Amino acid sequence: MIYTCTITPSIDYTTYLPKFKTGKLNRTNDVHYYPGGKGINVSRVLSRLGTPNQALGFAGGFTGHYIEEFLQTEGVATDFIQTEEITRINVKIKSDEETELNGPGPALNEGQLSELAEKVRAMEKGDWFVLAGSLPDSIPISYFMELADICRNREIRFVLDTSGPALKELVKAKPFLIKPNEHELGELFDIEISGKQQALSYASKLIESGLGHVIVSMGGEGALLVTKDEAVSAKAPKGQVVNTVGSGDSLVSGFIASYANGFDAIKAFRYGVACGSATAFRSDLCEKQDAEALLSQVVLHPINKEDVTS
Ligand SMILES: Nc1ncnc2c1ncn2[C@@H]1O[C@H](COP(=O)(O)OP(=O)(O)O)[C@@H](O)[C@H]1O
Ligand SMILES: O=P(O)(O)OC[C@H]1O[C@](O)(COP(=O)(O)O)[C@@H](O)[C@@H]1O
Repeated sequence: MIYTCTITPSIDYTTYLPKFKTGKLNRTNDVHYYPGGKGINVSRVLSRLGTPNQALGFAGGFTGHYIEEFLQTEGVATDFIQTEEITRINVKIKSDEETELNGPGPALNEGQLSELAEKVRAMEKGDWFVLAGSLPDSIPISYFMELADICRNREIRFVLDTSGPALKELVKAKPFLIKPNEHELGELFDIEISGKQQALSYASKLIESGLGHVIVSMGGEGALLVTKDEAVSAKAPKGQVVNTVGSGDSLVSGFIASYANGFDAIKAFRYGVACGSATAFRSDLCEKQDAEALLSQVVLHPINKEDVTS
């Protein structure tokens, strides 16, 4: 079974307007309330790809209730631990630029944290544990290290998609897969990454330290996959960008769905990039047919440190 875990879910209040002016009254007319948070997005796309999974994490209040109902209506299995706090609402303003306001995560008590750890302990060899999204500063990193240890001891595939100091610490647990974007990869090394050449060399350092797969996503430029044996670059398909929120999560879903169905890492990566772009080209997350229609446009190139130029 594939389990996703979103410690900090959200409702993504997504609204479109031609020109967003800060410091002014802006009126919008196209509004969507999507369940969000990285693990939840991974679950939604996995389900759309026909891959069974369960969404774990924490949710509470009327927003938490909305998210659970929405997911269940879509056929996504959920097993959230309830919080007293209301789950956050993240604001996504789609205008000539994309502006995002992401709220903080919930304060969680020891009981709630042990409940999640129990769920991870109950997982079995061959399962996947996808820990995705921001991790509140109030929870010590040692707690997540413990979850990663449980995964290692039980041969559960640990996938990590987070950012900031948590990512820096948790890469030491040598996840099966991480998917930083260029900026997040840079944060890991306290530098600014620009271009595939530099991304490749830093992703390679992570692989040398023992990680299984590193995918560096680079928005409209595509992505890189680096493993112990190979490194490939994918160009993203071209299209009309509508909403890139969830593109990274869709890439992760496409990779996992394909790999879990027996495809190798390169094919899984290609499928993931198609899913990421298919999401960027629509308001909500991609559907299977959108991703598959783009697959032939995802061009892969093997790369090495010498021949990547941009
Ligand atoms: N403007 C775009 N055009 C085409 N594909 C895109 C675009 N933005 C994102 N994507 C696709 O989604 C993937 C993930 O996007 P990215 O923005 O790097 O992730 P994140 O949302 O995690 O920052 C990219 O690798 C690419 O396949
Ligand atoms: O947990 P964080 O880092 O605040 O991110 C949460 C946000 O990320 C998203 O999951 C989108 O992530 P990506 O665009 O990176 O795929 C939104 O749904 C959500 O609002």
